[in-house]
Amino acid sequence: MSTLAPETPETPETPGQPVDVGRDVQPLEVDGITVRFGGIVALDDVSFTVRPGTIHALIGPNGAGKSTCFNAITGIYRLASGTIRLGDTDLTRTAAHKIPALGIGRAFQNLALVGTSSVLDNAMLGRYALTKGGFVQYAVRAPWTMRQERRHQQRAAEICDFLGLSAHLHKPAAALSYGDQKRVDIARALNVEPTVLLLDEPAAGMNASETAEMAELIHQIRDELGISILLVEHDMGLVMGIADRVTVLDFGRRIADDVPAAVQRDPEVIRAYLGSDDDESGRDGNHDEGKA
Ligand SMILES: Nc1ncnc2c1ncn2[C@@H]1O[C@H](COP(=O)(O)OP(=O)(O)OP(=O)(O)O)[C@@H](O)[C@H]1O
Repeated sequence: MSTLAPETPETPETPGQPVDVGRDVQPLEVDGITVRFGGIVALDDVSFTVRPGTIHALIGPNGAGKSTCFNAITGIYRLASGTIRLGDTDLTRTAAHKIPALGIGRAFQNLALVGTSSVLDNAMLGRYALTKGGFVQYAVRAPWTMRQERRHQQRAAEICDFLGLSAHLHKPAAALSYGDQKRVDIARALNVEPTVLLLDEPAAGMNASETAEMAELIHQIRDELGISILLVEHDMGLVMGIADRVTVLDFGRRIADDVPAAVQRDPEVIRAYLGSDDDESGRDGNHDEGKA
């Protein structure tokens, strides 16, 4: 894995702390959001703020509302109430297809890759939100579109290099190991040039050493690129090891929002994860989260 300069100048950083990379990284503010599916309240008046340069984990038992929250932030689901802002921009008033270009990148648990396309072409998928010019300019190969394409390809290759993928650039994505395919999906998300990166279960399906490498990569993305991270992850060892702050959901409600050590001690969080004898929800705990 090599170093990658952010697109703007970097300033000194304090490892493990929010970093200032000299560009305008704004808070992502989720403010009192409610999402309903018919009679199901998937999110009930949920609020939290991802502060610039932090790794913020969003955790909770199965069905707690984590994916719904990601889909609300990326404009896929409509809110019944509440707002989501990136700095001064109200994302809830922005069409879903315009949200990546505002600086929100998203890597998926079920990788959003085209297996037959090269690693570089998959990474380039993230850059189309930043590409100017329409079908006609590209069809006639206008010189400025060709220059733009080269510039984007160069930057996409740099991002792949940063993620340790330079040896695989021209291979079909499907030919890579699962761990490397995860990196390609993160490369696609980083090619949006986000200020906030949403990571959906990046360690799912990984063994302990792959998970440790993923933790290091998440740190590097935050520390070297100054990108804030919103992380959904069931691996509590990973979450408690790298998160600056943790928001806990249960049945669509926020039950905790604090630093990892405080969340781990919180009785309501412990109850949500372990269940209790008087739990009449019918949920049999959740309990693929114990991986540590
Ligand atoms: N498109 C949908 N239509 C109807 N109900 C939905 C839809 N998406 C989510 N839900 C419901 O909303 C609730 C929250 O689901 P969500 O997928 O957000 O939970 P989660 O915390 O991501 O769970 P997991 O950890 O299992 O992925 C659940 O009751 C789920 O069944």
